[in-house]
Amino acid sequence: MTTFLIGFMGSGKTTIAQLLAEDFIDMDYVIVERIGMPISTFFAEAGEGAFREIESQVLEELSQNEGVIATGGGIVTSDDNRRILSNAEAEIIYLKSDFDTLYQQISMDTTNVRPLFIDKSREELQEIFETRAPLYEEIATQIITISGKTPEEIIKEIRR
Ligand SMILES: Nc1ncnc2c1ncn2[C@@H]1O[C@H](COP(=O)(O)OP(=O)(O)O)[C@@H](O)[C@H]1O
Ligand SMILES: O=C(O)C1=C[C@@H](OP(=O)(O)O)[C@@H](O)[C@H](O)C1
Ligand SMILES: [Mg+2]
Repeated sequence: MTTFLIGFMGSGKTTIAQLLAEDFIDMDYVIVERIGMPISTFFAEAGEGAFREIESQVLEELSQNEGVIATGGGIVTSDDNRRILSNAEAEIIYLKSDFDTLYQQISMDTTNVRPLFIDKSREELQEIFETRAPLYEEIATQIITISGKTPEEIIKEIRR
């Protein structure tokens, strides 16, 4: 059984995947290993388009993998990616929240430099959120509202 975690930046995909399975896979970690530099450096040097190509390649490779896989927030922006996820016969858990909560969680996270958070204004980021929100809903097999919940409460809800 494969479980994908999807949702906007800051929704806790990486955190929750780690708590759900010791041997979880984070797509961003796989990408960083492949490109040999931080994602923010790659965005600046090669552009977002180049990142999206590698992201799609990695998704294709992982789509038949067993276990828990944390995606990056932009995975739903490609029609092909959404098709791969829907066809994978996997559980697709959407960690859903309002933009204010997500913005706060991204802002507090000093361990991860997110290029879109650095390069965009709050208003621009909210526009991206509003474009993506229906796409997460569209492919999710389970929706978990995360606002006001601790990671422990969230994994309990997922396991139930
Ligand atoms: N339920 C939660 N409540 C409070 N903070 C959270 C929660 N889930 C994640 N965080 C924090 O939010 C930040 C982003 O989490 P992360 O797992 O990296 O999200 P994502 O992978 O979806 O971008 C981290 O600093 C993390 O510790
Ligand atoms: O939303 C996005 O476009 C991105 C989200 C990031 O992952 P997280 O959602 O884990 O922060 C990472 O893949 C990259 O910075 C792009
Ligand atoms: Mg992450």
